[in-house]
Amino acid sequence: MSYAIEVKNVTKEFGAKTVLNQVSMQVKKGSIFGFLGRNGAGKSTLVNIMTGISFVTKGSVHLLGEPLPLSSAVQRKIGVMPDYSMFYEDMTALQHLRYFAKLLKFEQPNAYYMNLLKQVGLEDAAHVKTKKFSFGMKKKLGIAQALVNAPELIFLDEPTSGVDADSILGIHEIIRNLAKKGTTVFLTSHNLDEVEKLCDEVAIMENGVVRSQGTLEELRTRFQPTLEVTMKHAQASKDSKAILTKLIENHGEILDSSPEHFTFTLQDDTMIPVITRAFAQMKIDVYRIEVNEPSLEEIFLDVASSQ
Ligand SMILES: Nc1ncnc2c1ncn2[C@@H]1O[C@H](COP(=O)(O)OP(=O)(O)OP(=O)(O)O)[C@@H](O)[C@H]1O
Repeated sequence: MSYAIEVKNVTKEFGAKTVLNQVSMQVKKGSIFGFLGRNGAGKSTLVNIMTGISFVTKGSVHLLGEPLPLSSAVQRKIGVMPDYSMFYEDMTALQHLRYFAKLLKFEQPNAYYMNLLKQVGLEDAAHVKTKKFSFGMKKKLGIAQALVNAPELIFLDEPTSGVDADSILGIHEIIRNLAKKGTTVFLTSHNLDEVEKLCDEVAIMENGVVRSQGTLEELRTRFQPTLEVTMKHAQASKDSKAILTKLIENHGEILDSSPEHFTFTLQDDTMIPVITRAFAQMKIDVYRIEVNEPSLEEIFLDVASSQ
């Protein structure tokens, strides 16, 4: 497996304070990776190490196969969304992109930058000085800046916070398209819905430690060992509850019921066909079976509180 990011046993100390404690993490090439954690968990500290702003106390980091500190050749294959306060106020959006492309030795014709501005929905502001930009516009310009060198790996820090709903959809589209083209996206976000929609894998950090890493499916099985099933059916007879209770004995329990539905837990899905067959024998039509999956928010709260 080739990884875009490999963090091995990274510890970061500020004086006597350990902010990252033996952090290990792997990000697959071409994936959208969500990095989560409460305020102060240590996310920025790790991102700052990966983007060359800070250094590890112990451990190692490889980006695109190369150990830190990166050669300038590999550095040029990486895009970082800047802190929005870093813009040159008297430059227009277009001048800004052209300037950064020049710094990265990736100069292109104007049409290239205009296309980037179009992608982030800033084509009408190409000739406007950034001091006139709203917060949301600065975020979009930050994304365009991170993309200016057509990077293989891009770090996006809260790309949609403070951005209007329409633009959020546009930014999500950009992120998906990047991954489709093979770019690895490392996304730090507090918006768990966004991460759930976009990311292939997530890591949850708490107090300087990675508590959990995996696909959403893996996290769901890890944090919800039992399934919660809701079954909607035709009017049930009085005995059906007793029959269901008997069927799921040793497999789960009934949480809720009405004449037209049962909600119950199961250890796994092997009992579901047994239950639907039993209902068919009782001549009760089953209309719908839903296995209720925990949201990323529930998983996150579960992980964060299980210290
Ligand atoms: N230069 C520093 N010196 C001392 N402590 C620091 C320094 N930088 C960060 N910290 C501490 O490290 C911890 C982690 O901070 P960090 O900014 O990495 O968290 P975060 O997860 O990015 O939080 P947020 O979501 O608020 O951005 C905090 O307790 C912070 O006070």
